[in-house]
Amino acid sequence: MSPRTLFEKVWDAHVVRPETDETPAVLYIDLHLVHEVTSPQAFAELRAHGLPVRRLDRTVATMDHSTPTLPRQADGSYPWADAQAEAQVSMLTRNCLEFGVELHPLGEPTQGIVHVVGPELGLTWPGATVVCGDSHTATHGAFGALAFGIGTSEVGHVLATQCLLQRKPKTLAVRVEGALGPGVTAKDLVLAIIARLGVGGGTGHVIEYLGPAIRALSMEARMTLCNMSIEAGARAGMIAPDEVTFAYLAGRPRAPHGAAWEQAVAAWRQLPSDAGARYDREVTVDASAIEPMITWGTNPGMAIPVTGRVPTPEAAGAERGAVEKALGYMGLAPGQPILGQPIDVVFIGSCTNSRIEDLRAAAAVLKGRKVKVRSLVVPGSAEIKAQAEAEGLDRIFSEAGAEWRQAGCSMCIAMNGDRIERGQYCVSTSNRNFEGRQGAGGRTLLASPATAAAAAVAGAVADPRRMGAA
Ligand SMILES: CC(C)[C@H](C(=O)O)[C@@H](O)C(=O)O
Ligand code: SF4
Repeated sequence: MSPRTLFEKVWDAHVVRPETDETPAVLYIDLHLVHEVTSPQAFAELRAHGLPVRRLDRTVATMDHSTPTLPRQADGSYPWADAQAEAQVSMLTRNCLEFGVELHPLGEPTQGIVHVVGPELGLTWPGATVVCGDSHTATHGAFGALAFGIGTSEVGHVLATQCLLQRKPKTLAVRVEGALGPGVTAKDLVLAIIARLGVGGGTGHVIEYLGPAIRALSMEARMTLCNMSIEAGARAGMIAPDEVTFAYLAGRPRAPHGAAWEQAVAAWRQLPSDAGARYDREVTVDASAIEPMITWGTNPGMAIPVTGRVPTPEAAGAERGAVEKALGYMGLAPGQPILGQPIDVVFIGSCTNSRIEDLRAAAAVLKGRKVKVRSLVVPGSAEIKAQAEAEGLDRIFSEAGAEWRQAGCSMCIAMNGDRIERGQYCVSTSNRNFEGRQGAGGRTLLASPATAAAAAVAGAVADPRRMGAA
């Protein structure tokens, strides 16, 4: 057999029926993750057709987008943002009960953002196909899974058949040479990659991240990187499994155990791309040249080093119109340094950067300092919240004047009531800076947890390296 890439190995192992000119391939799905926003219609479809869920053992739900991050009130009720948020969550509860789907609901120690909870429980396995009605499903590719977002009607198909119709994507290798410098993280790397590729640069492709700088990343950092593959337009992002992957998974509740573990690891060791495997495209990035990054505009590709200047429309060539429009929305002056730009809010959280290492990085900057602006720290899962509290990180945040909240998507998408006001600037560790993403008229600057924490302390865009970020 000719050499194959990681993607091709996973794809080939899951094709039930290959694609033809007329029809997409039928792909078998190993893990289907479900949340409250994109599942109601899908369950309604099942009900309308009198169908059960095909594989209950491969379907797992949690609630995250619409869940409040403030604790239960004295009367035991949750402080819902609005009737729709509450209705979505109670609908998921009802659907899971009716169809027998495993649910990790609000209030349970296993609840959290779907892309945080899956890996944490050990549900995400190398070589698996993982889907969810959510674009950031790409996160799970960090394990060497083929993981991608699907639409609501496809959620219905997968619930009913455990299969999905898919055209085979192309492959794009992103080789990251060298090593990241102090204070420079996977978030900075991915912002630099998207700035380079453009928000449409990965369209139709599955990205495989390769090279020494990728091998050096922790599992959590790999998840940050793969999470944002979709923001370059890619179908998915993948990283070949290695000892770091196996060490993360070992002993997790839903990972294989005993003899099954040994067998699984032996199979997973076969997954990395073969020597000589061909990609449709290849790009090389020098990690040592990357600085802490921040976005200045209204898509994740509009990113610059924190020490850089906001672009001018004149220098933007074909992008001139887009740059003008983004500058107008963001209220930034062409050519101004981004460092020192005053801000109003800091959000540390989201499926990009709400894991324990992210919280530790933020705490390292905030320790013994005070925040100058409203700062929200939202762990990605109830388990991370508990771990952070056991480590005393919550005290560091509270003493610095930041708000320590319950797990969920929160201000990443502002569906649960956590939002910024019109015209406000928010340095956010999330993945999308679209107009109004964090609240109507709000302005988002995407950055790493260390950069966000540094901005909280300065009340302005700041360089985390000057505040001791390692
Ligand atoms: C609500 C959901 C469908 C959406 C997504 O698909 O990604 C959300 O999670 C987001 O981040 O924009
Ligand atoms: S944290 Fe943000 S990006 Fe992630 S699933 Fe929730 S809304 Fe989407």
